[in-house]
Amino acid sequence: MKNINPTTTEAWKKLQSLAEQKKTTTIQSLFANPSRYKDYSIQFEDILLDFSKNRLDDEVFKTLMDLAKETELKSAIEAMFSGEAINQTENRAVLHTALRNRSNTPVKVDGKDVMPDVNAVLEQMKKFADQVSSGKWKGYTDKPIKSLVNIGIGGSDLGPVMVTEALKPYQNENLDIHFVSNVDGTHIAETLKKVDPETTLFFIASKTFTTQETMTNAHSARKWFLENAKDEEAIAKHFVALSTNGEAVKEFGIDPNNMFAFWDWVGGRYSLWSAIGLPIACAIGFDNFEKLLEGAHAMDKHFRESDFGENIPVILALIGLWNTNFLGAASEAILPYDQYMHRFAAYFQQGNMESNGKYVTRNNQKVDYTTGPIIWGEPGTNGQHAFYQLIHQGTQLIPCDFIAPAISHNPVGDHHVKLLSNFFAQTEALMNGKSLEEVKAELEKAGKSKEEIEKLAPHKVFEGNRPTNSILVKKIDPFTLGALVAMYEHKIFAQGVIWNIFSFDQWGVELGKILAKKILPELENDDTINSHDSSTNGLINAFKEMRK
Ligand SMILES: O=P(O)(O)OC[C@H]1O[C@H](O)[C@H](O)[C@@H](O)[C@@H]1O
Repeated sequence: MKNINPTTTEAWKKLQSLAEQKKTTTIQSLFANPSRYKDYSIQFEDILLDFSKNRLDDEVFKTLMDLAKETELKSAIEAMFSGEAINQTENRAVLHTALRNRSNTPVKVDGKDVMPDVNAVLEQMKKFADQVSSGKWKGYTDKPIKSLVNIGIGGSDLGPVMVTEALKPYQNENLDIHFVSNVDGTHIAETLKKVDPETTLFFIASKTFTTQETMTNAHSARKWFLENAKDEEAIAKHFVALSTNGEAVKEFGIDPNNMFAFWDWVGGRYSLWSAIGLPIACAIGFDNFEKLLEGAHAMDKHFRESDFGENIPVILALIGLWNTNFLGAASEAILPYDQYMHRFAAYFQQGNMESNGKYVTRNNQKVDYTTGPIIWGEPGTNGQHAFYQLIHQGTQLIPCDFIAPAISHNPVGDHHVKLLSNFFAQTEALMNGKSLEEVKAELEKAGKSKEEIEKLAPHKVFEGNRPTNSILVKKIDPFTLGALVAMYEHKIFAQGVIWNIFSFDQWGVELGKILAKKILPELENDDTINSHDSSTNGLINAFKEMRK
């Protein structure tokens, strides 16, 4: 991948002046063009993206496309798909796309095709998932498995949680699934209260198999299990490992036959497609897991092969960049109007913020432009009654992605049309707002006095002109969810390329971990601590005092 400072491109300079020139152009006014919706929406499989409600006209759109060209996005996409070591600070390829490469075309890392290994692990996962979901996999007292407990954190937790929640309607009714991630003892303790050692299967999910939180929870689960089973041999029937670190798995005492491998070219936050997806495959069945892979693969092909002007992840990436770098947005909200997708924003908090929360360029310099935005969100309509106030009338520009399915898995009464009426209304309101004149006329009609109108009216004005994307899908099924996740993954990648940063490392999470390791022994003795600054010393000593 080339090293191109985006701010030195012609397109960047032009975008800066366009942002200035078009400061007063409203989204609403762009709809004077009768084909606005047609021109600024794309259908892909069962996904409809409408990006017409953005502060974006043909000139800006074209210049954004030029920016992608000038920063050589096309060759970067090829470099990723073809297994180049684009994660340069860790000297690794980035090939989550190979995990869902349903076309099975060879993908080479250092001259070796990775597809035979990928397919072998998928086959191992299929066999295992089939046994668990059919009840053939038995526990140490010969009972079928009833509870799945995934122990992992970050990418080894969020993907499986998000997907199993989003696809709950597809879940095997004989199985329940739990997730333990936090090192807070409450998480494991509360989970173990709900399950029976005779019928519980633990997935120890960790790429490195060294993560403190996961190893601590795994050891506690093992101890609890052995207190009940009283036989080390029983572990083989109740513990499986999902990891790249065979040695550490063996050391933990997990049968090598129960290890499901993946590889260093799978980033943690891109790993749900790998062996990390095993609890998903057990919960929703391997066929559905395969459909998830197929949906992602379809989006991969779309991203790799489509012209940028029709390329959904590229368009989303460029709109995001426009909002961040030229219109001054500092965050983006992801708002799914689907209760099952309640962890979707949390999942892409890691996806985006761990990938593009960087200030050093691929040229080892400090950036002089903004990179990854803050990602947040909650499912609609809950968010409407909580934080939408700020989106509508706050001082920050918050571009939002609204996501909704046309068909609900739970067609109860008129719930779904009510839900979707909110979905449509919000983007309309954010765009059009409400003018002072309209507000005054309304208040007058309601019989308010002149004085009351003067006092109230300014507070009831909505400036509007707030950008949104609408993503309407037919139904949240495994294929569509796979495509949606891949869509956002590629958006993140394309933005990282243009920002000239490394999107696939995460050095920023290390420092806190190292310091915690240093502090841990200080908490395990009665000494007064004075090795830190006075605040940290004071807090540690107060903590010790409180526990006396
Ligand atoms: O899967 P593991 O090796 O246990 O890693 C779990 C998580 O922890 C790390 O700190 C990284 O920030 C994440 O990217 C990763 O997903």
